[in-house]
Amino acid sequence: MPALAPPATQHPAKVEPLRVCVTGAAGQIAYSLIINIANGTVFGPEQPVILQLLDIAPALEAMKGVEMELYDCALPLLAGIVLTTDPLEAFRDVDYAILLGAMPRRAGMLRKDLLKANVGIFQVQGAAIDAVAKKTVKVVVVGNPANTNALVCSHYAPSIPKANFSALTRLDENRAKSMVAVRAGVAVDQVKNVIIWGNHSNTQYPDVAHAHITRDGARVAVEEAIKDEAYLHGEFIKAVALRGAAIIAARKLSSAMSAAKAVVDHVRDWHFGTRSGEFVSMAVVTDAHAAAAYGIPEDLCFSLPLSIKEDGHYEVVAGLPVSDFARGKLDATVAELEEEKAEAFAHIEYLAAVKKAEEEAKTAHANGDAAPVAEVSA
Ligand SMILES: NC(=O)C1=CN([C@@H]2O[C@H](COP(=O)(O)OP(=O)(O)OC[C@H]3O[C@@H](n4cnc5c(N)ncnc54)[C@H](O)[C@@H]3O)[C@@H](O)[C@H]2O)C=CC1
Ligand SMILES: O=C([O-])CC(=O)C(=O)O
Repeated sequence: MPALAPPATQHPAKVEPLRVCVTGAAGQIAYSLIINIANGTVFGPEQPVILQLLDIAPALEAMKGVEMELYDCALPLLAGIVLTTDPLEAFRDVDYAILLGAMPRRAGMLRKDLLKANVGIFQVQGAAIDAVAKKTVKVVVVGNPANTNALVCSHYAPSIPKANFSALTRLDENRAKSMVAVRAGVAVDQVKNVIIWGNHSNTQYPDVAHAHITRDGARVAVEEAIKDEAYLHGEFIKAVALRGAAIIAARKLSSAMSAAKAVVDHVRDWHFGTRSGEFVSMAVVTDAHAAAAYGIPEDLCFSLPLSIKEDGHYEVVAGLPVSDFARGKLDATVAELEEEKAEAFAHIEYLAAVKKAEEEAKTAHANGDAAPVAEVSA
């Protein structure tokens, strides 16, 4: 579908616009997110943006409604809108790709139950990003199971550095910080350096062992402020990990407003960097450095504490002591991610075999041959 004419900017842009793709643009999270990209909350009040919005054909009308509302917001930083159902158009020349478009879970499901339904999307979109996005593009995967989808996406985009792919665990971090703030009786911005390790799933490890609060101007370790190890090693971890399910039980829909806010935080910090001495959690593709720092196998998409420079390059915060308790938690979430990875690539092979069998049957039909019996097992 051709790009729609961009809205006239209200003053000539002094800064080159950033191109930002949002997939699943007609969905729930997008509805809370897109306005924050277009009004300067994510990239700052001087940075124009061109939004490149992707969804599937049945959602095109709804996406057009979102576009109408964007015009109606009269946003001076919005330098253009592309609406499309074609990934090759959506990802063309983008600086950021925010991948929301995927099936959400419903009550009673685990996020990994979405793997078979969603992983193919990230294979296709990885290949499209590889073909047409800027080689410096930064990719944030939100669609679940987010870590494994991000890993798959990176595999199918071999010309883009692996460090440019991430999955969202900032929502878990925000949840954990809020719970600590309530328990310690401080404002949430006084809670720093809570870490989410591993998978955005029930095996994630929300860790306060290196976190602190600021109270009455003094810095206090969270463990010292809360003084309840049983809570911090039990109920707290469970409450953070199961928060998504609690929201689905209450809303009959998965979290969207808080997910959008977490994407805002994730992308803003990736764009502008983190403050000295502070770190944030993002799931990133592990390399030899992560392996050496925390014994995490290479080539998993694993949430880690990162410090991000102003130019967007990040480093894994190394050297944090890992207790026996923490080691057990890290190993459990590694094991789950390894299982998901194996299942994802096996399913992609299965999908390829089905496609090949279908194509052979079509060719045989066109040639007037008897259709071959396709035997493909899942
Ligand atoms: N990582 C995280 O912290 C969180 C992840 N999520 C996940 O984010 C995803 C999106 O959630 P919602 O916006 O609530 O779902 P939604 O169902 O409201 O919207 C999803 C949108 O994606 C579109 N879509 C489906 N396949 C697509 C494709 N191949 N290309 C482009 N668009 C496609 C759908 O048409 C729909 O408009 C879900 O997988 C959900 O589980 C949700 C909350 C937090
Ligand atoms: O729970 C879900 O399915 C949506 C999600 O990932 C979250 O809220 O953390």
